Amino acid sequence: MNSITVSSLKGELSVPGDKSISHRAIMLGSLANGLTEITNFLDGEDCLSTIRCFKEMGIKITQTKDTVAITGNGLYNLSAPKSTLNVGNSGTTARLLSGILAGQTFESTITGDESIQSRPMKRIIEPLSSMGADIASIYGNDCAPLHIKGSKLTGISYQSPIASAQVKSSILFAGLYADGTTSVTEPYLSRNHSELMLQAFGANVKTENTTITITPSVNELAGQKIKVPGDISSAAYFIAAALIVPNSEIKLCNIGINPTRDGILQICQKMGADIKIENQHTTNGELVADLIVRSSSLTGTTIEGEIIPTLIDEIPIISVLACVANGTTIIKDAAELKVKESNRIDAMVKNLSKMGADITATEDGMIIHGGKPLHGTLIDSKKDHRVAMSCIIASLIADGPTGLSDFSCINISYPNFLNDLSKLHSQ
Ligand SMILES: O=C(O)C1=C[C@@H](OP(=O)(O)O)[C@@H](O)[C@H](O)C1
Ligand SMILES: C=C(OP(=O)(O)O)C(=O)O
Repeated sequence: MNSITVSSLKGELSVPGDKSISHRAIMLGSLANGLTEITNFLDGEDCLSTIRCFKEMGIKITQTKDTVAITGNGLYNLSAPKSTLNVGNSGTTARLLSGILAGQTFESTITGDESIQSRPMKRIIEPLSSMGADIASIYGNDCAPLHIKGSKLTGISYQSPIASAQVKSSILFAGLYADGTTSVTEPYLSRNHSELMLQAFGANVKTENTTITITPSVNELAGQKIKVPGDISSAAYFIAAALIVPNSEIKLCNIGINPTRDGILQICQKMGADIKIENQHTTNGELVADLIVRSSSLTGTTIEGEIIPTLIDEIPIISVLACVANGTTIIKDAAELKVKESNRIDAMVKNLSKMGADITATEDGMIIHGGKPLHGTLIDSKKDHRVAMSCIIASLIADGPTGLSDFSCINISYPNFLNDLSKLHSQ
């Protein structure tokens, strides 16, 4: 059992680079011509899985303390992997890479850990197949391992039933190899990092409302210098911690606040949070800023509809905030949480209930009556990094010690999480 007693959080922190942007920088750098240099790359297990897969396909990628350098050979020069491509725990790698592999001239197999082998892949198998891809779930259960035989692809207009950046990006990346134009329309706009980065690398990508269109051109992608903003999904844990631990004031520097990712800020402000946004600027098309967060008295709210994709990975930590807030918080339209690294509705409801919260699972979200005191207990992370880190933040305001099983999963997105947290409460 661990007991972290915290009276306040103070100081300044730069969180590691954004996971979604780090993945895309490796992928597009590998498909571009020439040198791509990435700074503030997220050195977490998921992004290292992406590096490993592209190295397996002959791409030269070198990592030093500050930079990842990729020597790309253009769209058509990946080589056939000698063995199965292992994406580890990373859904983003599995789905985006499938789109790229669909347009190659070789066969490949993708697999991953137990969690990856149970995540839904039909959502990419169907649209990629309608582009002409030869892609199959090896065990016929619509999950990985996937076998992909590179084929000639044709552009499609796809109406996606879900707002998923992984589905959208998989199709757009396949669209780089297709004859003609490919477009994806989403019910709501999901994170647009692929669109912004494709544009930065020179691709012809346009967005109109929630329809994204890619038209391949004779000009191939050109290597770029990419500065990855701090990950708002990682910053979210410290935003929440500073809001709920009394007498806190922290500054989070260089955080990506792309409007397709900033739902956590909007919801916190709606709940009464004192968050100031300073020093806004743009890097490689991505909006970045410093956030100043002070302890605040929070009120419950309703979270639903088009804001959901902009905060989907932050719902576990938002559920912790809702336990502390006065009044009721209702989270709807978030059934996607059930098919992440774990069933995050189930995992958060079970753990927070065990800590004493009044929280109930619904079909597509949760209902939380806030204001009940939280108590330390034994937490089951379900090997899900976001569940683990959210529960560690809840433990800061719980009485008594909290224990956590399998917290090494935090290495997926934030290997230095505990050190960074201790920096803020030892000031
Ligand atoms: O494209 C991405 O980088 C991601 C998209 C989201 O998944 P979905 O596209 O499945 O919603 C998100 O949950 C995941 O952490 C990263
Ligand atoms: C859902 C997540 O990642 P992925 O889908 O890439 O496994 C996440 O990081 O919360």
